[in-house]
Amino acid sequence: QQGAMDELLARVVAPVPSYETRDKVPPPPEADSGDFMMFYRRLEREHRGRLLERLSGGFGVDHRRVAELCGRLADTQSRDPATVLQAEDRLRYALTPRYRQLLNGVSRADGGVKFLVDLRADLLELMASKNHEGPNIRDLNGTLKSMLSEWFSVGLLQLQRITWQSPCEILQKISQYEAVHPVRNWTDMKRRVGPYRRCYAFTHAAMPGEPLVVLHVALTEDISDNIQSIVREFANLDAKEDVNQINAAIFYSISSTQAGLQGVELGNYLIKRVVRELQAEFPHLTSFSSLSPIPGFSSWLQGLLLGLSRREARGGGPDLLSEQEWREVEEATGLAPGAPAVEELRRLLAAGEWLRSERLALLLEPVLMRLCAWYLYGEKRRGYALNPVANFHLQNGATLWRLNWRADTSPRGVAGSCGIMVNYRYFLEETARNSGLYLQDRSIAASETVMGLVAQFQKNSKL
Ligand SMILES: CC(C)(COP(=O)(O)OP(=O)(O)O)[C@@H](O)C(=O)NCCC(N)=O
Repeated sequence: QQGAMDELLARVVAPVPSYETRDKVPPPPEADSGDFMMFYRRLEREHRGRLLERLSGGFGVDHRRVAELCGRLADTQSRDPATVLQAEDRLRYALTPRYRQLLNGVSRADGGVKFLVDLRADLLELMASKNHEGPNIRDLNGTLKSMLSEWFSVGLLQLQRITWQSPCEILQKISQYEAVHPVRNWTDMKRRVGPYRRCYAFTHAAMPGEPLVVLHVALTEDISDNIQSIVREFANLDAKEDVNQINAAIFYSISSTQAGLQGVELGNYLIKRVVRELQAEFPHLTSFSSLSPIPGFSSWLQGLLLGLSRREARGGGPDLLSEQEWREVEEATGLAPGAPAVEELRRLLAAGEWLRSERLALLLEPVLMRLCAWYLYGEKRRGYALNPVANFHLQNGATLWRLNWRADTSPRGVAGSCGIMVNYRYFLEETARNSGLYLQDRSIAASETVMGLVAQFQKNSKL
């Protein structure tokens, strides 16, 4: 296996031509790209990792050559600009990894771009699995990501509106790729593209018939605060859209379909492109917002309460709720005074039954809403929002605009985020600025309502 791998790589990864002959040497034979693709496809998963390590380790940059050229460039600093530029160009050429030619050759082969997208997905999986030598694989990923970013730049993508008249195979893929609110059946799919709905996808000529990222939009009178009203049975699939009923566009689901394009920012571009499309169709449309799930809130809260009950056991008062609120929890749950209320609350929330009890729901609404506001606004991972969906929309320049109680009362919604959903609002004239502030200073644009909830959390807890 090892031998075959080395033999193949040595054969298909052409040596880098010398700087002087770089424009005179014909490109490597197409057969080499084909052989590489065929060999790679036949490998099992773990052997693919080995091949990628050998490719990135043995066929990358000639570091000794680079060091030598760096020395030479240092010597020419005082020389004329032409000499400096020439020395820099030699260095630039030496910094191009040897495997780049192979990747270029593959991209020109039939199905080659899709092959490279899937190969990067394997790379990302290998990197996530942490069982590889670090730097070379990361370098290969960096090279491949920059090539893919150029090929999939927004100017080369086609925006496709998906309708009930779209080919079955596209509709089937759209329903299969839907990662946020699963499509249950054809009626469901028909509603997604029916009246007061829009569905758009980006496609690329190199990957025909493959929706790269899909955005589902609801056209509503005002900004939605509940998902069931969007994805539930629609009264009349043949209703004619009444433009006067449409003042807002609600992005209620977005999914990228190619793991290998992670980091290429397609979702952000699609949202901006669809906004322009909708403004053209509905010139008076002014409100653009998501209605987003909050995956991870429930488990974050469970962890917090677990930490609390340990602290409480050690006498450290449970400060997420006020004394008054804890007492109400005890009363509402018929808990014997002095019994561990935190444990009881954890159990209640995990069971998901509490939303059915009016009294508990009323009692827990202010508590859970301020905890959720803090989870979205205050909890960070490497300085950015911990919640991945928040991070995505905030990177796009959206504003953390409104938390909605009882927004998703499905079992999944209650279990995942206590039934709460959030609107990330796209104030079009502010997105560029917000995005810059978020990416540079990690500062989150949030509405006064949300900041009010955050302030309530901070008042109640000395966390
Ligand atoms: C939210 C999505 C569409 C963002 O994709 P994209 O804009 O390409 O970002 P990235 O993957 O380039 O970082 C993507 O992360 C995704 O499909 N997430 C799972 C479904 C979801 N909406 O959370």
